[in-house]
Amino acid sequence: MLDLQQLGYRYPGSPAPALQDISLHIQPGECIGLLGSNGAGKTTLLSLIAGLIQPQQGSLRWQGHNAIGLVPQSLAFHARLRVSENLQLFADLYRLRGSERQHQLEQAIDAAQLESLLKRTAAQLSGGQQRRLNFALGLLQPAQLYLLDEATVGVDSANRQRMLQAVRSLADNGKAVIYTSHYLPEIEQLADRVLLLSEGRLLLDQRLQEQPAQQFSARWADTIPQALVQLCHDRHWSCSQQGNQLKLELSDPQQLQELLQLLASQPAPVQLDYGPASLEQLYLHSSGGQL
Ligand SMILES: Nc1ncnc2c1ncn2[C@@H]1O[C@H](COP(=O)(O)OP(=O)(O)OP(=O)(O)O)[C@@H](O)[C@H]1O
Repeated sequence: MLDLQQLGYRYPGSPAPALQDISLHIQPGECIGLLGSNGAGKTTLLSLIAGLIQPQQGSLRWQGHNAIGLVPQSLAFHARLRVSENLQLFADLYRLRGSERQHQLEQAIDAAQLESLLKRTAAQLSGGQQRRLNFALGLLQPAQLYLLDEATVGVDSANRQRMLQAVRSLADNGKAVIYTSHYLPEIEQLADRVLLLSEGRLLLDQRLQEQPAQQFSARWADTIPQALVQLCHDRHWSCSQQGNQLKLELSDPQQLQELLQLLASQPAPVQLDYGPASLEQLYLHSSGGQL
């Protein structure tokens, strides 16, 4: 759908590039979480994709139609107009007509839960309600790719869940989504692929289902059974011990089988966890501890 090849961008007068050497391919139906600390280049990347700024290096190629729905980080609506008037204005802007117009309006109002706010002017809305209006206006546009820049900042958790559901269903209906947030659980819930930017470079591009490592962790009431420590040592598995807790990264199902076999003959742990490494662990590991 969209190919970025060695994209680079430096703001005029800025000493360092905001983005360099960014290559990626975006496919229909992908929900991509875009992570990075403040100033990492997330908004710049979305602006390049949206065509708001032009790349100075590299190329950006669309296959097919390049219709984009944008939910910008800075609120973009008319403060003096009512919520309903803003929605109608943007529907005009996107040239929506007839049943498509009706459908898009209903969906956007529902996704942002705006029914009870339609008559208020945008200026009269709270911060979180304004964020929801901003979200609805971006979703209103029929598009192949949606770019959402910190779309849920300041929104309460019930409304945020509704918004995340709406974003997820865009991807489930074959639209591509790029979603930035500093809130990792949100990305973990939503995204099937994660990009991590650091100082303008793409540090990580990972599908979440393909995370290779599984995290095994067990804690005992008194001490870690020596036989277990010995097994890790003999097999050269890298494990870490903290007090009565043992943590291991497993890359092979066979390892888990061996571990469990041994565990069955040892004192039972008081706590046992096994599962994919969390996004937070992955993020901390890739970014060298920067959140
Ligand atoms: N209009 C501008 N003029 C000059 N430099 C800019 C401009 N906008 C952004 N930058 C710089 O480009 C770099 C990337 O900024 P960008 O806004 O893309 O980061 P971000 O990852 O979106 O950050 P945040 O999480 O704070 O929103 C930063 O160093 C920033 O200072």
